[in-house]
Amino acid sequence: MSQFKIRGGKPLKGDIVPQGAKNEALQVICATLLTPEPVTISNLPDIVDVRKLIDLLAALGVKITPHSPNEYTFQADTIDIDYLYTDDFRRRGAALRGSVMIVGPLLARFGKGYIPKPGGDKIGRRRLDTHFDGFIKLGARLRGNPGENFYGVETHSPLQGTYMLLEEASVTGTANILMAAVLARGTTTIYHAACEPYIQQLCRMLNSMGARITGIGSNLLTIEGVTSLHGTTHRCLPDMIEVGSFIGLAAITGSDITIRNAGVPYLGQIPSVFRKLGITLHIIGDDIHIPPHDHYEIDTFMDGSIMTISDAPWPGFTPDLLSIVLVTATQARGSVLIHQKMFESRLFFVDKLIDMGAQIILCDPHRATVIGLDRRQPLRPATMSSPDIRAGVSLLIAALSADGTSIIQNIEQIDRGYQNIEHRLRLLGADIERIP
Ligand SMILES: CC(=O)N[C@H]1[C@@H](OP(=O)(O)OP(=O)(O)OC[C@H]2O[C@@H](n3ccc(=O)[nH]c3=O)[C@H](O)[C@@H]2O)O[C@H](CO)[C@@H](O)[C@@H]1O
Ligand SMILES: C=C(OP(=O)(O)O)C(=O)O
Repeated sequence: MSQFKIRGGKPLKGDIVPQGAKNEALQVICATLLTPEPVTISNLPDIVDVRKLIDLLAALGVKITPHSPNEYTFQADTIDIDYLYTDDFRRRGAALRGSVMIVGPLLARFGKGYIPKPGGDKIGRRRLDTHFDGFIKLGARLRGNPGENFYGVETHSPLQGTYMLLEEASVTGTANILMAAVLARGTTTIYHAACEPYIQQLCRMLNSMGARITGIGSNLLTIEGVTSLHGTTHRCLPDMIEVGSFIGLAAITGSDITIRNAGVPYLGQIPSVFRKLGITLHIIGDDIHIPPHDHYEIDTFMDGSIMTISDAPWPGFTPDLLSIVLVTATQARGSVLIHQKMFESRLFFVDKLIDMGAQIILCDPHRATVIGLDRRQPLRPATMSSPDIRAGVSLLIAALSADGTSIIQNIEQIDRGYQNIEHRLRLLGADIERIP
């Protein structure tokens, strides 16, 4: 397993461009299964999870033409549906979370979709009930063997549009059901749908393929089924989680960084949450300039009580940035309660920050209080292992702020979601190297 060796404690300077969005890429790549015609997608991040999903589609028989590491054409005109019954499929499908979204398109087009229990971050329970409840409402029957962690749906007649109220606004669940419903007969209404920008992007791409989806951007989606979809071209948005990661990195290291082409209209609460930590952000067109911060002071609520930052489904604050907000707060002035409502195992990495000298009380699996050090005491360098993608980047940010040499192990977690991160950070002046 590879490691990062980081000599931290020095400010960085320069411009950085966020990669294409990981979670959008995983959705729109799966959507290419809905048509036999070519679909070209650009601004795909060149990250491990995207490469694994592309390999999975190739194994299913999709013709894949790379134009660059970030642009591919997919043509799903000769799908080998029997591949779903192979051990190779079970192995590849289980390797990432995004693979679950092949089920909806395959069910809609070929009448069957299977998936082994998908991988992704081990950050707590990650149920698939919403996905399968939706497929069943569209007329599919449950198949597979949950005892073997292999789930499936099949139908012998075309899916039938219907009304459904989702139990929770699951992101991948909404994407999956949507991709099944576009080829169903009649009208499907999905209420309590996830509505984050990447779902909106998926809807726009599907409409450009001939689907008829309205209500985009809201939690009430209406889908008039069509009999077939055609090819299209699509460009992924900038990755908002990377944008947030770079804001936190800039503030804690006292750096002068401009995030170019940040996709500002699609960032939702992200700028305001970092401003609550006392961070100055200059938004200039689509760029975000973070000037060097000697200090930054966490706000209180209006009544003077301690700030809480918590996650919620969009348009709430994304859970994927709470670990980064937490690490950034360790060098702020003031205190904040971080409340991770969605996932129950995402905050345990704070032990490593405590070892580095951060003042944090882990109240319970969902909540941690950070008492900012206000740079009176820099974080100490450490050797640590990356437990999940966002905790991994948080540790990387902590290491870049710590005076001295830190080692981060298990960086495969970081590679799942951040494209060539050490090279891009070195261009900002970071002292970071990958050790095999
Ligand atoms: C590949 C991909 O796109 N992954 C993202 C996707 O995962 P994913 O689609 O797997 O996450 P879900 O939206 O299904 O749910 C995340 C967790 O939150 C819980 N939950 C969900 C909705 C809700 O209203 N209340 C609630 O408690 C679910 O039970 C689950 O435990 O969305 C998550 C939530 O933004 C992100 O962290 C993941 O990065
Ligand atoms: C939780 C995440 O990813 P995944 O859903 O792919 O595990 C994430 O991107 O923070």
